[in-house]
Amino acid sequence: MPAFNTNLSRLFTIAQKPERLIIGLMSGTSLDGLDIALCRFTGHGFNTRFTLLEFITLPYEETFRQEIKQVFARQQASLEKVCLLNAQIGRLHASLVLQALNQWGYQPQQIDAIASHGQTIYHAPQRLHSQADYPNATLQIGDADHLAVQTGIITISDFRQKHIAAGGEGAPLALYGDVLLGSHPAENRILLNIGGIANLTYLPADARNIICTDLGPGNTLIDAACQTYFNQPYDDGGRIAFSGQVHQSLLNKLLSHPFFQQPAPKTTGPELFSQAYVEQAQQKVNATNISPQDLVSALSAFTAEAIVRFIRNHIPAPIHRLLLSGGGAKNEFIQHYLQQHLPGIALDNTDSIGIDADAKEAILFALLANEALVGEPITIGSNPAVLMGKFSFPA
Ligand SMILES: Nc1ncnc2c1ncn2[C@@H]1O[C@H](COP(=O)(O)OP(=O)(O)OP(=O)(O)O)[C@@H](O)[C@H]1O
Ligand SMILES: CC(=O)N[C@H]1[C@@H]2OC[C@@H](O2)[C@@H](O)[C@@H]1O[C@H](C)C(=O)O
Repeated sequence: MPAFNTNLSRLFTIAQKPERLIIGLMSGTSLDGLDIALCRFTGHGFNTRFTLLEFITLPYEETFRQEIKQVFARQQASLEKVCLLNAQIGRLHASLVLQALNQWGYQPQQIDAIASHGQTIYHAPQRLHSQADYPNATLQIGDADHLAVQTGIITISDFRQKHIAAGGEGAPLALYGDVLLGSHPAENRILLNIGGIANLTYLPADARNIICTDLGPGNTLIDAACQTYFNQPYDDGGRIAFSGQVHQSLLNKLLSHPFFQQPAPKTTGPELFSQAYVEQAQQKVNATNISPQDLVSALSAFTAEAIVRFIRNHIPAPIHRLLLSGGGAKNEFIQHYLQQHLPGIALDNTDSIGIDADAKEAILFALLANEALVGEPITIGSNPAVLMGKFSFPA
């Protein structure tokens, strides 16, 4: 009998099971915490069926958030800090998974795999770095070997690199989950996720010309203003935005970035839509002295108007339903703005089609891991048709 790595036979066994329990992990650009979704999958590809068994967001401590911010989206950062955080985040995520399992009454041995997104610390598509000799690039840290060793669960991670290797920008990977779980043969739908960054997937009923792209900022700029001026982590319900007036010339300046004219699909991040970007815009239109309330209104209108313009200018067919997800779906100022400026489109959230709006991105990574275990590459227009993710084993 030739020597055989038993990890491979473990994978083989999991792939042959009629159903798989997979934990999806997402830690997004808002740096609010780790989203943990326990899903049961049967099938794969267009035959995927999933049930969300449990979901929790375990918040990061403020000191940890500050640690990440030392390297997050910064052109200059300590390489030592990146190195230490790579191990530290892996270890922290492992302990948060164990905590969630314990809370839910599951043993690690019951789980087939963890799907770990990691923490994006820099996202640099060519459109951002503009260096012709360098490809699209993105970096997620929180090494999955720590997760695998500490939990004893096979962990699949680092999904974005294969997408880039196959010609993409490493995002939005929502495309694959949205097409498999969110399409409907009789409805033109838009799935709109408002996290730190906003993105959408346009799913026409005939499944032709699907579009999946980032749109611009989601909550990151609003959050930063709330933290600076109101000592609040975010604008709960959009209340601060409602209390201010939108400064129209600031809004127009914010919307004047060439990113908004570039063709989709495209990606972005807080590297571009940062506090520095907002301050420069304020200076250019003499709006440095506007009230904090007016600033939050302008930033909320910025997020909403960028979404409205993309839908008006680039979505060809009439939309039956616009389905929201992500933390920004709870911002009523943004919801109200979308409703007012996109008359005739019914607004709802993704819960109405069976996808928990808070858990959606964590479910996406669980689904990508299910594909990595048992799927095959899916062709959706000219998007990369690849299986994504790297395998880490407990031993
Ligand atoms: N009740 C609420 N009212 C308004 N905004 C809210 C509310 N709850 C959450 N949010 C916003 O949602 C954000 C978190 O959203 P989410 O977890 O979807 O982002 P993320 O996964 O970090 O982002 P991304 O996917 O873009 O990287 C918070 O930072 C906050 O701005
Ligand atoms: C590089 C990166 O982490 N991008 C995130 C971010 O958060 C939202 C938006 O920007 C999206 O492009 C992506 O995440 C989701 C899960 C995606 O890939 O679909």
